[in-house]
Amino acid sequence: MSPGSGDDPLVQVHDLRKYYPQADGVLDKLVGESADVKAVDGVDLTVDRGETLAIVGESGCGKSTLGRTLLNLEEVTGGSIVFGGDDVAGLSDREMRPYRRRMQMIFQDPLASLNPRQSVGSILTAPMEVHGIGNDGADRLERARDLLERVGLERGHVDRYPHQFSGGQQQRVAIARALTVEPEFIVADEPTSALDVSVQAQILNLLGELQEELDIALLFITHDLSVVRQVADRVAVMYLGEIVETAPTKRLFAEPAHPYSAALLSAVPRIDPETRTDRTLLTGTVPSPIEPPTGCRFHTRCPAVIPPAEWGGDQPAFRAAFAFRNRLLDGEVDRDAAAARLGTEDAERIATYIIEQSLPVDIDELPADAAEAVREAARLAAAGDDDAASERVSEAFVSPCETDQPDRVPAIVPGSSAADVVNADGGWATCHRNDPDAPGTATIEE
Ligand SMILES: Nc1ncnc2c1ncn2[C@@H]1O[C@H](COP(=O)(O)OP(=O)(O)OP(=O)(O)O)[C@@H](O)[C@H]1O
Repeated sequence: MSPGSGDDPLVQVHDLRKYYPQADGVLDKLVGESADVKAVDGVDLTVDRGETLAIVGESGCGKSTLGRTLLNLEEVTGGSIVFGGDDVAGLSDREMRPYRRRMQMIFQDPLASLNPRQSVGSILTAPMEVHGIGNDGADRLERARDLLERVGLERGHVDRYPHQFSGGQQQRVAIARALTVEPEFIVADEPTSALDVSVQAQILNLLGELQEELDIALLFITHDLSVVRQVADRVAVMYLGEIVETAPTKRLFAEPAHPYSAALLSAVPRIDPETRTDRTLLTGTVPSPIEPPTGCRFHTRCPAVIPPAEWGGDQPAFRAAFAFRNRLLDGEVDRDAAAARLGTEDAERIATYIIEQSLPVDIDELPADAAEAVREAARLAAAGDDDAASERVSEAFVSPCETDQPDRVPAIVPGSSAADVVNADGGWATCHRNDPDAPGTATIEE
């Protein structure tokens, strides 16, 4: 049985949601509307016994919230968390008690997670006491000494206090504390990102050794993809509260199926120049998790956004027109700034400037009707009518990625035909390009 095969699931999450009420939502509450931050929004995930699953994604995409919610440390908004066969979503602290021992968390900042007034001996024996591990105090202290040795510290360190250790040693203590209750599942949230680079590798090695030796399932949260390659059996890529792709680590790095995964990976330095691909710069701002985009949430920034069937040009031209549209819709086109910059109120010159600044290609590269729509929208914007300009581009440039929600389908890696790879490695992606039945995919040219 291979890790991540789904044959031996320890944790199974279905349609998990965690929404936070918006911080400045007082007005919304008064008018009876809720504007929640959809930090985790419909996540399906399985973690097998003994596997390391990495969760990756840009800052703010919901990784930490997912980790905390999975452990029921946050009140779940919706969905289920089946742990060892039981649904634990929504259980009270008391009801969670028998499960707590089986699941642990390791945080980014070890010092903040260790009580500075407690000796390491107390830090390590307290959870054992709570969960009735060990015969008596002496036995628990002996176990604490064993654990310190196991994580690469010294037995005598039980008498020390957290501040007497380096950052890497503190993280070792935090790992030892997680191990005191002999957990089956550990969520490690950026456990090395606060450490010196030289120490990071040691902590990663330690986690890997322990995980293998103790057959622990590890959910490893990180924004650092180079770390992922070292530790993870599988990867789940997260964007705006959703998982957009899961894949065995090796395949993800070789052939990501989702354009967002590909863009993230293209930013990772490669040692082997043969495999180096052009870096895809992600343009556009990350949309708000309060009102995420319709359809595929990544469509506003996607380099592979699909043109509609009637599009008369190629995909790069559509992508450029679509980027122009999104800049207008996001309010990034500022005609007053353009006028000030040019030192003129001449509408035609302002419109030309807006096109130069906001359309990533030369306007002549667009099909004639698209170029006309861009010109008209730019003129409307130059005249100060942003609403009409937005309306013009909204009707002119529509992608199926925006109108249709992509299904979760087996990952099809570029260059393979759908039939060859039907769920060959258990990975999946939510991208219309992966779905032979999706609307608009007929227009894809590779
Ligand atoms: N307690 C909270 N109250 C309100 N909003 C929150 C809370 N915790 C997180 N959020 C919001 O939820 C979204 C996801 O945040 P989260 O910290 O889970 O992302 P992340 O991917 O872990 O980011 P980072 O890598 O920066 O920690 C963000 O928009 C964040 O502002």
